[in-house]
Amino acid sequence: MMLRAVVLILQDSLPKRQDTPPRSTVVATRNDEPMGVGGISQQVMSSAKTRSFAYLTVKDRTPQILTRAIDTLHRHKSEFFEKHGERGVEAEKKAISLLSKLRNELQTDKPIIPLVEKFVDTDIWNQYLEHQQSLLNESDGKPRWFYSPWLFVECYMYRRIHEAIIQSPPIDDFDVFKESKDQNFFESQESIIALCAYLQELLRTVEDLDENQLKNEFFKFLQISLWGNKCDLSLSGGETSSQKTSVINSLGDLEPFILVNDMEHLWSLLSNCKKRRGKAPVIRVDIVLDNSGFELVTDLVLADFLLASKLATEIHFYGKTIPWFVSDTTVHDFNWLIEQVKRSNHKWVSKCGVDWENHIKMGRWVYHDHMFWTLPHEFCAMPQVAPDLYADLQKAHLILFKGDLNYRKLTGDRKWEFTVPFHQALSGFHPAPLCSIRTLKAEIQVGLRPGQGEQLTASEPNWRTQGKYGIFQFDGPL
Ligand SMILES: O=P(O)(O)OC[C@H]1O[C@](O)(CO)[C@@H](O)[C@@H]1O
Ligand SMILES: [Mn+2]
Repeated sequence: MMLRAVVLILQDSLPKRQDTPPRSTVVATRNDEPMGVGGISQQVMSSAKTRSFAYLTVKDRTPQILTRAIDTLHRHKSEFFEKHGERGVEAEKKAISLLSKLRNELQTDKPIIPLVEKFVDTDIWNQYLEHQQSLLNESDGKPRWFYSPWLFVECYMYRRIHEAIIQSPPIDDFDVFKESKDQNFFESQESIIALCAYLQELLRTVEDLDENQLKNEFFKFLQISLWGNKCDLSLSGGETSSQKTSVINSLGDLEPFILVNDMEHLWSLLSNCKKRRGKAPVIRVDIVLDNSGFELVTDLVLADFLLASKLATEIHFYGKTIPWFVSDTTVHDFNWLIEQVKRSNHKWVSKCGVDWENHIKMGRWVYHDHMFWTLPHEFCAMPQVAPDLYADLQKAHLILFKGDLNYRKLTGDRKWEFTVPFHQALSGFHPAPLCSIRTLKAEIQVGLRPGQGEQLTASEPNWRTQGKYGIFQFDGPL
């Protein structure tokens, strides 16, 4: 009875809406932003439509993530006390109250307010917010949670979580998602053992493989990394989403679910680089990482294979500077995971850890941080917003973008037709040949064959949002 009353109050406080919300044009059309090559200005995804995946994410999944973050802080209370005494407990209370306020703003569709705490990216965020506001044509128009571009709102929420934490010293370096990321790693042990054992076995004979065998192995590691992307924690509202069965044995069964498969392009590109290596000794592959835990292991295994097969000589990784979309990799996660792998009591797993640490020491693996990855901007804005990062990416022979969020930022999260070429949807973002490796967890998808998307919609209405399908989508000269 009591619970029902609470639910009713909550529902009442939610904005009432129809399928087409009253603020008709809202912020979905951004005529001042880069257009597609055909001169088409595309609408961006927003949560204004009640049946959209974006709406359900903002309404259900994000409050759930905030509630979990609050709960995590609660559970660490005694740890904060042991570490910092009373000040730690006070800080925990403050962080919780800031997060509760944030949850309330979201659930009651309050205006999106500027960030207040000084941090490296605060001004850029607030400028972006002003820009969103300038796009509203109503006189009192303020961007709101349910009427703003979905990509912006979601990124903003994670940035506000970070603000709540940095406003609460001495616990200002606490990662509210760390526990769930670590849990994902521990729960995926069996799969991790199988992967590491497979890699180590292969490394012993890799020199003797002929072209075809090498290509087959390359395709296997790519697919392992693709399906590793199923394991993100933001889609499951922060609930555990680990890999309990061995992916290697399922690759054949999963192949029909790859909707765009440009693996051949990746092979041509890298094997040609390898053949020409006399001329340019460095072959650099950049990996824009997504989730920590099992997915990160699949990416590191791929990176190790690229070096061993000489398809690359240097791998550059890019992670997030702050906790992001629950499971995304920060430098702490990256180092923690390699340390755990090294300490494993399984001999092939620990051998991987030792090798990986060595790659880092020797400069064959390089980890980069850049705040751009946790800004709300789509990637075509990178040359203006983060020219240094763009210049860095230009040095790569190939850039692999892992995961769904990166795909949304590559394509601007716009409502492109399914058949629009990927090159066009990138809206001028071409730092180097690039490939998105992503399982579909958001409504956007481009570069499909005519009728392919419609057919899937007819047979499986949710094909775009459940992580069941995947793509290797390449753009660039070969
Ligand atoms: O970890 P990934 O693959 O980037 O997925 C992030 C998830 O977050 C979302 O933005 C939804 O919250 C989806 O796009 C996707 O489900
Ligand atoms: Mn992620």
